[in-house]
Amino acid sequence: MQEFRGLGLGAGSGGGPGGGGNRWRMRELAQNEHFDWAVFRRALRAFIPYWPYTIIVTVVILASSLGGVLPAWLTQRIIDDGIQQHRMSIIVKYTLALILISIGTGLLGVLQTWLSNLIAQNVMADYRIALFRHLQRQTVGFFASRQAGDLVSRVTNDVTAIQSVVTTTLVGFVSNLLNIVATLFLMFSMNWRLAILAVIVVPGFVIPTQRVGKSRQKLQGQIQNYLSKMTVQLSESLGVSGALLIRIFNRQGAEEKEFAESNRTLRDLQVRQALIGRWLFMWLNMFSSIGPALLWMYGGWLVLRGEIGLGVIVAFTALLSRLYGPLSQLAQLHVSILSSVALFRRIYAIMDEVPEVQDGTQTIPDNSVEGRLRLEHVSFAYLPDSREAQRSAGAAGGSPGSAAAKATGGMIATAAAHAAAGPHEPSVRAETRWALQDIDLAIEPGQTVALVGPSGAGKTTLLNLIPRFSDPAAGRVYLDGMDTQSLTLHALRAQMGLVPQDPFFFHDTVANNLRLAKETATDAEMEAACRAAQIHDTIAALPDGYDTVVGERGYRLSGGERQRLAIARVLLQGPKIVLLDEATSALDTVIERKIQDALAVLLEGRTALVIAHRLSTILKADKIVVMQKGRIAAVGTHAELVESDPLYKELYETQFHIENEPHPGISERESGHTDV
Ligand SMILES: Nc1ncnc2c1ncn2[C@@H]1O[C@H](COP(=O)(O)OP(=O)(O)OP(=O)(O)O)[C@@H](O)[C@H]1O
Repeated sequence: MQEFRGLGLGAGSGGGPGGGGNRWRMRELAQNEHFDWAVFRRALRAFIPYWPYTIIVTVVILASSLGGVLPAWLTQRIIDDGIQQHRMSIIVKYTLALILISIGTGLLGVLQTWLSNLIAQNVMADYRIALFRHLQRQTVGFFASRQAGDLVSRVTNDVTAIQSVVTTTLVGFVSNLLNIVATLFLMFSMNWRLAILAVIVVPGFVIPTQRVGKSRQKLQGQIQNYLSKMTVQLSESLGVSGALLIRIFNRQGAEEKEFAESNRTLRDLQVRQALIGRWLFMWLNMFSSIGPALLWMYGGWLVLRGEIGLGVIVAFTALLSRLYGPLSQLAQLHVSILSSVALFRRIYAIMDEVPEVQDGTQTIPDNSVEGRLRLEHVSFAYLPDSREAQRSAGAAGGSPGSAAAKATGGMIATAAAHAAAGPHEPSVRAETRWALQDIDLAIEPGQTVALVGPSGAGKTTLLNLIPRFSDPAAGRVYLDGMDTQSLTLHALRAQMGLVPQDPFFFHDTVANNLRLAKETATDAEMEAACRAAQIHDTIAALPDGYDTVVGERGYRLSGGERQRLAIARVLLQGPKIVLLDEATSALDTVIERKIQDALAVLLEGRTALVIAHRLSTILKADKIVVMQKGRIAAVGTHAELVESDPLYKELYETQFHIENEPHPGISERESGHTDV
């Protein structure tokens, strides 16, 4: 079956990494793709650093191709000059040459595999690191607008498929072409009439291979859809949040039914696919016998007429397989080329996205920050259109510098237009939904400012501008009088700690999660921070204490525990500024007390901006900022605002007043999971 290599018959219909699966994935990518020379050229540039290997591989392939046809020629000489002429010395000489050539081509094959893998793995490693580095520079908003699975797939699957680009597309192209040239050269130099006869049979291989290839490709597309549907279902229903949701709504039965249906369809499609492959295999087998049969008939006649020796026919039948296999593979090469283009397009769509937040250059001397924050005429709008464009460009695999780049450029251009026109410009206002408008706010060192307001008022958006998770479309944010956009992101973020509403922890030990804030933290420092955050006793009681793995997203900890661990993490970091999004869940009296104590330590002596949900926090704040529809509606102390601001009074009566009556019935552990 050597001549059918590369036709997708040997590997079956499934596929592990690097096997049939990758090949079919490449075929799927090739659908709806068009050749883009710019992308192809850019992809080839990645191989430039490895040019010495590339040259050696080409020489090795050339030598292998010659080594591949020589045995046929030697066989002819053995038969016609040795056996027919009764010359034993010729037989021995050429037989020894046969053995040496087969050893030589074997060794060349090993060298070729080693070198092509070396090139492929190096290029893959380069792309993986470049993509990961690039993704690290993207903003939080970038990740919010994409599926993590899609990004993971680009860094892993797409990059892994580069292996196929090297082995199937590049090496495959060169080696098949050289094989065909060498074989045809030998055929025509032995006997041109037999050579023409051999070539006449070629369409019988190429046409059905292409036709069947198309239907298998279509089926494979359907199979992939079902496979990804099942993967999504599996990952959603086996994740902690999905598992909880399914159980709460009693969806186990429905989930099982859906899974069983996809499973059945997948089974049927795969059986059909295997059968189509079998039909093609049968056809090719039949045709691969027709070629030699015709050769024997016509060649036999030529031998009888004394025009050629018997050895020529034997050599030709051996050469046939070296012609048909590579020709069929070359006929399918466009699939490999198109899928390579699609693959690199998907990778470049990510690499060409300019990070929304650009790094500044100014650093901050150690311990020099006082913690004064000022927001001047700050406005901000989420840009759904640009994000949508980016997403679809990514899905379609937008070309570098075109779809994806335009989408990103659009985002920046829009933001720049906002900045230039300002939020009050009528033309801009008409099409923009401002999440923040003309915010002026000053926070003195050590002050605590509480942000309050109805849901969607813009509190989180405002908080996110301080560490530059996003940049304002208009206005400026200053830290100690320095424009935050001029500072390096590293220096800026080193000054601030963040406690989000639902803190995240990696699937790692408590200690390692704490060390994210300070890599060099000693056990004593961690314990001190945890004691201050009222969480040490809880950690000490865990099976392995600080070495206990907290589980996916920290689900082994309750909501209250997660908050206090997050507070401990920030305490360990010891920043000048604290950004806090208080949890909304009400807790029992003891735990509420613990959290308040932890917060008191956290806020002591630091500048704090707090999205407040607790009356105690509001009462302790130096200033309360009431937000509504992206604007600051009022500023004052609790006493002032209750008197003067109807919105604040309403919030106080509906939210803080009631929510801060601790719920004796809800324990900390129960309340920790209510956000699912
Ligand atoms: N990633 C996003 N993309 C688009 N719009 C967003 C995004 N995040 C928030 N918004 C919108 O921006 C506005 C302000 O949202 P924000 O989250 O800042 O409000 P909030 O005051 O923090 O609300 P809550 O108290 O409910 O958390 C809302 O209209 C919201 O729908």
